[in-house]
Amino acid sequence: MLTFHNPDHHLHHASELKDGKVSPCFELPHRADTVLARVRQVGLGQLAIPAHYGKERYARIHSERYVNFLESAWQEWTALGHRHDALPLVWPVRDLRSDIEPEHIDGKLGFYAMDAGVAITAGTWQAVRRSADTALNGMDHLLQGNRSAFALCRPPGHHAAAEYMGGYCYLNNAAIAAQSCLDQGGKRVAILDVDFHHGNGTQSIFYQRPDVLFVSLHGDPRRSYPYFSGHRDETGSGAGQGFNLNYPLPHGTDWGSYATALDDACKRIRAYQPDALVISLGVDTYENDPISHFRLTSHDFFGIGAAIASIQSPTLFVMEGGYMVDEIGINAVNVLQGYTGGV
Ligand SMILES: NCCCNCCCCCC(O)(O)C(F)(F)F
Ligand SMILES: [Zn+2]
Repeated sequence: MLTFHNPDHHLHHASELKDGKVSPCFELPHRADTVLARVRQVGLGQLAIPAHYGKERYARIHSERYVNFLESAWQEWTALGHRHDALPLVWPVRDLRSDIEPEHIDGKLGFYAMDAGVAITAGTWQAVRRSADTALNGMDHLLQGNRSAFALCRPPGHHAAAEYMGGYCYLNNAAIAAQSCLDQGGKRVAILDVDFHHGNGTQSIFYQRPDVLFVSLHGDPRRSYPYFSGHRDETGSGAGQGFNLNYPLPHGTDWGSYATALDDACKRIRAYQPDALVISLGVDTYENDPISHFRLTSHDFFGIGAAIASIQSPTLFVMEGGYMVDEIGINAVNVLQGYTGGV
């Protein structure tokens, strides 16, 4: 399996507002380095640096003004004399207005964010666009007739919606890759999100569309971030009704119950007969993950890969979360080896 990776991810090392304090973001550069080292160590396959893609590719999923905001935010922030990370301080919640884009950067930061887990730094724009390029090149690799690819994306993407960032995510790498498949002749794409946290951004982007089936297994939002999406009754709307499937699972979920949900999800995806399958691969479902609450063992990740292989579609794995940095490489690559062993 070919791995695309993005060395520019080191340009993004942000802070986050967590538990009432501004602290170094859990989404550390070392995460991607550890996964890459494991890919090399097991000899998973060739490595490649992605080609550069234009902003118009990101704007197939995100609004043009949001993409332009990501590109210009740091410059607008430092024009005020700031040298530290940019963080939002006010959001258009409930009956506050969001039909008018503020001109001041403080207003824009909240207008384009769902939470304070998305600081903007000097290198953020370059890092996030190269992360999206990684997923785009992975999808191109599939469209050239290959069965699978691994897009080692950092920063992650599945919390980012058309016009907002959140939860360490800025551009939705998996959604951008799925759209690229459809733009190049694909009729149906399935996205399976196995990160512990619900992919609210991916759900939002495709919620009214039947050409992308979104399926997610995640911590029950009544007790798990992002708290405000991911319930079972969110099944799509309009033409997209029935093309959104959520499997919220309780804290303490182990392989037994996880595998039951995963098997059902894979059956639904097989029935959809996608031209391509995109996996939002978060491994924060790991029992020792510091910010999550499932109890999968490293061995269980082989089973996730084998279940995905049973769908028998060309498959792009897109890296999302996972914070137990020592084991993140083992767990992510176990999924990939479970897949290649199962195909
Ligand atoms: N007490 C809970 C604090 C939660 N803080 C934010 C968690 C963000 C999770 C991000 C992720 O793992 O879903 C991604 F894949 F996007 F990286
Ligand atoms: Zn996560």
